[in-house]
Amino acid sequence: MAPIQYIVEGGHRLSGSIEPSGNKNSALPIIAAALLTEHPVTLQNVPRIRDTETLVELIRSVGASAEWSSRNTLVIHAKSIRAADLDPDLCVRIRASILLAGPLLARCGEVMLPPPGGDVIGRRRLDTHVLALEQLGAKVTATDRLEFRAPKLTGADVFLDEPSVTATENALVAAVAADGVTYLRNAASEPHVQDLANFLVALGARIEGIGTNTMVIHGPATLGEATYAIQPDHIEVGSLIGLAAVTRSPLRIVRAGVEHLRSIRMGFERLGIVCRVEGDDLIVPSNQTLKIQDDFGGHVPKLEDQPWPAFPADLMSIAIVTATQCEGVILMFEKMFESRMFFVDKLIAMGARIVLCDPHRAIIAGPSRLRGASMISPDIRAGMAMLLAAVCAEGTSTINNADQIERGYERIDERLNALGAKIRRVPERKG
Ligand SMILES: CC(=O)N[C@H]1[C@@H](OP(=O)(O)OP(=O)(O)OC[C@H]2O[C@@H](n3ccc(=O)[nH]c3=O)[C@H](O)[C@@H]2O)O[C@H](CO)[C@@H](O)[C@@H]1O
Ligand SMILES: C=C(OP(=O)(O)O)C(=O)O
Repeated sequence: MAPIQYIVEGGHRLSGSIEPSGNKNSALPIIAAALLTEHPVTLQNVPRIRDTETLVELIRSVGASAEWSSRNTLVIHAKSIRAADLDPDLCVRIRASILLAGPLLARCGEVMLPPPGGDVIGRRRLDTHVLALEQLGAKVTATDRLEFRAPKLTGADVFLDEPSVTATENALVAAVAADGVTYLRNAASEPHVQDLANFLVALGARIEGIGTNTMVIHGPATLGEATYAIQPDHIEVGSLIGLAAVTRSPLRIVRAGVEHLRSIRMGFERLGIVCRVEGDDLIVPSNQTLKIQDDFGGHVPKLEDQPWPAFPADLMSIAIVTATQCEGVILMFEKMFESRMFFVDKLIAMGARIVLCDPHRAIIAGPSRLRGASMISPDIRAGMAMLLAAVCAEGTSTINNADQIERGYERIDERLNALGAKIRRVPERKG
């Protein structure tokens, strides 16, 4: 497949309404979890992005049928599946291939998983997955692939060594099929973890504590069929808030899922960007102060990511670009990933005033005028952050490897062009 390039003419104001796609990080575990039931599952509001398409190929390869009945509706029927060897080339394309471990183990008693891929944003450990599935009764062998075997899964009192999102999801799915009660402690509680849990409940699972750090799962559940709509992507909403702010544009983000936006709105408020809620829509007015809020006593403020419900790691790159357009100084502290901040080099070349203190911390002094540049998108969120920078910069920018952006954001060029952006995708889209 030819690499994708975005050619962006910066400096245009945007306006209008935009609806976020369904949450990528919900859709992935939910598509994988659809393998748990022998009955058909209809998933609505599925983002039609590279990651979901790849996972669909993977579930087909183990015998499930998966058909798109409309652009964003996916019908999956895993009547009978086999723990076939998964294609390493597909697995390495996405981090979410690891999410097949829980469902395949539960359904087939074994799974051989080639190494997963995903964003190259630092070391991505799998230890928590192993820890959780072992405690539910799996024997794990690690060679050039991970092999999980469990003729029988048994409920257990599991304490995760860290609130890993995908490990929580794997453990949750396995616990639904396990015999007896499982306590999942120190669990991640991100909106996508909640979405998965609600989907499992719709299938017939009994789960208490959804949205908290301790879930209690009563297994084994008798699962049926379900129709389930994926919730809006809060990370996309955050990306759109940043986009509106850096282009000083009024935007209405419709059906934004406002109940999950508190920490995100708080983070942007620290940058002097205040949004308004109207029903389930989020309004980003154009008359923002874009003034970084000092801490009491005039001290330099800090924006840091943490597990949910705090400010999400996947919005740090967006927040960094946004801060370059705000007046004042702020420390950005990315606690989770070691390589996510390296893309700031490009922003510096565009004219941003940023000191990268170490792999986890950057100081941003704004505002600065950005100039168009040629860049390569290293991961989904840095790619989207570069797109924000390009849209607000003077002149033309080229973003190479925009494939990364399209792993996570559906038809983002078209949707932003509808708001007034000037993004040309090379090659042009077909259909
Ligand atoms: C498919 C999917 O859903 N991917 C998301 C998922 O990845 P994923 O599930 O792979 O990420 P994890 O939650 O396992 O952890 C991400 C990183 O953060 C570190 N860590 C985690 C918890 C903690 O309390 N302290 C800490 O330092 C881990 O060691 C790891 O290096 O969650 C990440 C963290 O929200 C997101 O960036 C990814 O978009
Ligand atoms: C890091 C991300 O994705 P993945 O875990 O799939 O690489 C992301 O969604 O920002």
